[in-house]
Amino acid sequence: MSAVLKAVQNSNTAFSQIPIIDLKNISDPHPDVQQALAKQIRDACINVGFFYVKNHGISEQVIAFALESMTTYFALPLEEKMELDHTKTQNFKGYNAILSSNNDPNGSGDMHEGFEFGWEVLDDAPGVPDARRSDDGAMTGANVWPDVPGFRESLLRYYHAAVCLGKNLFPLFARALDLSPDFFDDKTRNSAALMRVLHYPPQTGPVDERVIGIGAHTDFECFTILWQQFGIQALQVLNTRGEWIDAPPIPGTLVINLGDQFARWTNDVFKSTVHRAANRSGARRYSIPLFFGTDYNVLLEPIASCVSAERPPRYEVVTAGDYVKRRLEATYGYQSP
Ligand SMILES: O=C(O)CCC(=O)C(=O)O
Ligand SMILES: [Fe+2]
Repeated sequence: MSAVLKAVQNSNTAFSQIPIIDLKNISDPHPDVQQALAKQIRDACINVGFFYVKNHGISEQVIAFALESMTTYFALPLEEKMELDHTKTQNFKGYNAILSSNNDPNGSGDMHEGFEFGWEVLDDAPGVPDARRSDDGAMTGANVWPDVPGFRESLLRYYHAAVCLGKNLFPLFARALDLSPDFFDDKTRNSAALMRVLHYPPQTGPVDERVIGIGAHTDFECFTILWQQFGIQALQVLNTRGEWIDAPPIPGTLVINLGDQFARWTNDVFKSTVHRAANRSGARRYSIPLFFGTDYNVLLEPIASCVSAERPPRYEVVTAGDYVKRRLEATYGYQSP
């Protein structure tokens, strides 16, 4: 039996808190350092599906500019935001209004508004030219931007910083699965990462449990890098005892949570854990999830170390792009143009 599957046998998924992993040594090439980090990541992925990272490398200034821009944007009149409504654009890019998404199939709509975009070169920081940008298959589609000074730049700056963090995490996930650290390199060249900025208006007084900030759901991609506003407890994570565990914002950290692409790819060894958020604080809440997937043309075939006679493959094999598109259509209840 693989070491990964042995770790699954000894797992404990009735967690009562979410681990914090310090990435300060992430660039230290010593194999012992990398193995120690990978071990922490393996435990978190098998037992919880969520962890915080500190020393994650995204500067407070980059976060502050992004927050300022999104606050300005969401304060615009609804008609102006609706000009870029996602039903008018390609593949879910643009604005989604309050109650236009429904993440929990038993819910009646999510009490948040958002703005979504994907990979794009930032003019003064071109990043790595990506020859395969045209190869996004089902998910091809350019970004759209509102006419808010600095919005595009500050959000793309955050985006590229978060994509850089995501790329640095893949070798650790690979080690955690007993794979070569470069296993994901040729599958993550395209940065198939969608970023969303979210605004949750406060919900006070009696609340309809079917209409909370974001209903109970799992994410679609490999993992999500989530910044959440300090001082407001809203996010909760479901353990296997059926208890909702708070995931409060912790200054200096980001939340990393695994999504369904990883669950499929690892035959459920990595947990894609159900979570939800409700803003009962009385103040506006903002958050920034960046959903980091593999290139959209990658087939999500079960990884060998996660399959055994006792644990046969659990999922049909699909491409990452088709899978994400299907899930987005279910969330937004429509077929994109
Ligand atoms: O806003 C949050 O804290 C959670 C957002 C989330 O779960 C999502 O967008 O998938
Ligand atoms: Fe989520």
